[in-house]
Amino acid sequence: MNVLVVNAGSSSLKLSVLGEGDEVLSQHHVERWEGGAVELPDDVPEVHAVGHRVVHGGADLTEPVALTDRTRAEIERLTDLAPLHQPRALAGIDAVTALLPDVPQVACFDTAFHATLPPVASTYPLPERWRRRWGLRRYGFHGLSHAYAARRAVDLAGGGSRVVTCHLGAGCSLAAVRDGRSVDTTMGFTPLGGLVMATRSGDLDPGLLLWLRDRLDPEDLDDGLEHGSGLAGLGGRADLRDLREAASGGDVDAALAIDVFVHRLRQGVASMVASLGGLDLLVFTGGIGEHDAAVRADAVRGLGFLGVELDDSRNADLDDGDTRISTSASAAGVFVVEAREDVEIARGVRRVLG
Ligand SMILES: Nc1ncnc2c1ncn2[C@@H]1O[C@H](COP(=O)(O)OP(=O)(O)O)[C@@H](O)[C@H]1O
Ligand SMILES: CC(=O)OP(=O)(O)O
Ligand SMILES: [Mg+2]
Repeated sequence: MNVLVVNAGSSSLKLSVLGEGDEVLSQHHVERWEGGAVELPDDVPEVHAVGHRVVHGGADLTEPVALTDRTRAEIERLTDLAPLHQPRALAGIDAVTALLPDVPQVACFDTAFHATLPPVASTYPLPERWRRRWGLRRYGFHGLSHAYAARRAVDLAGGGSRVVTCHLGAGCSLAAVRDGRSVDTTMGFTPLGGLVMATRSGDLDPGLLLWLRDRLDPEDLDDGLEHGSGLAGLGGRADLRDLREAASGGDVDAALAIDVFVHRLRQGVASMVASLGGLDLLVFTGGIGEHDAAVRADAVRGLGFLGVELDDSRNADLDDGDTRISTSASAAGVFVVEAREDVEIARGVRRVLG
């Protein structure tokens, strides 16, 4: 079965066709994607099924589902919980429906992997009546990437029960994975929480939001938190490559942006380790996780108290492919794994369609 995978992220659109054994038959990436209509390239091989990455599945969509008018409507209803992402997934679904009306489609959810969070990790200390009325809870995101990266690292290491996965792309999140199940994560009710991201703030003091609420129009507050914060808010550039270049030219704001990013990352990893009661494997994935050796080195250097130790030359010169970057003396294995949400999605499609 050839599966077309549509991964509409906040900064990129990734289309791939996976054949038997997840062989990549075709690939088409749009970086710095602004959203809008999704166009399929003309040279796509024959496709028997389509899988979409959908960021929010809410409380009910915790497994991949066949797309029907009803499941599409459920996805659309969750738009206000992921306003940056959900419309992009819907654009992908609608484009495929128009172009390949007879091909079955399946939606796979970023939230699904985190459906196993224990109440202690998913419950917000908010009034009971609010939680009951709106189902307020930590959902967590990037689950397709975390699930794949954790499994891949365990395969490469030949075992490991307590795994922390770092998905560092445009959106960034961490997951604490025990025996293949997510038990904690940094993102929350929406993909705005947790780590510092390209343009999103991550966690803030809620009192700061109340203070801003009294001074800004609601649209400006939304826009500032979603599009004007994070690396862009600190260093004027959303892309870490641009920040590195500016910082090396002496731009102190760009340098501080990177330092704040790494500081929060290191804190976040330690908090995931605390949720797991220890660490067997630490995994980096996503555009930053895969390509920025200094982020990995700086984050891990600050975690020396956990006994984690990088092999500097392995970290600096990654051969092609997924690899271990820790020393043999390191208390936990550290790995870099290519983000393959497409493989995880194709797996979900095959499971649903048999
Ligand atoms: N060579 C690189 N060095 C440092 N950062 C990089 C590099 N390549 C990509 N990135 C970072 O990765 C981000 C994109 O990550 P990616 O996972 O591809 O995005 P998305 O979250 O849209 O899937 C970019 O915004 C940039 O900050
Ligand atoms: C959930 C999320 O933040 O996704 P992305 O990294 O694609 O923006
Ligand atoms: Mg991504």
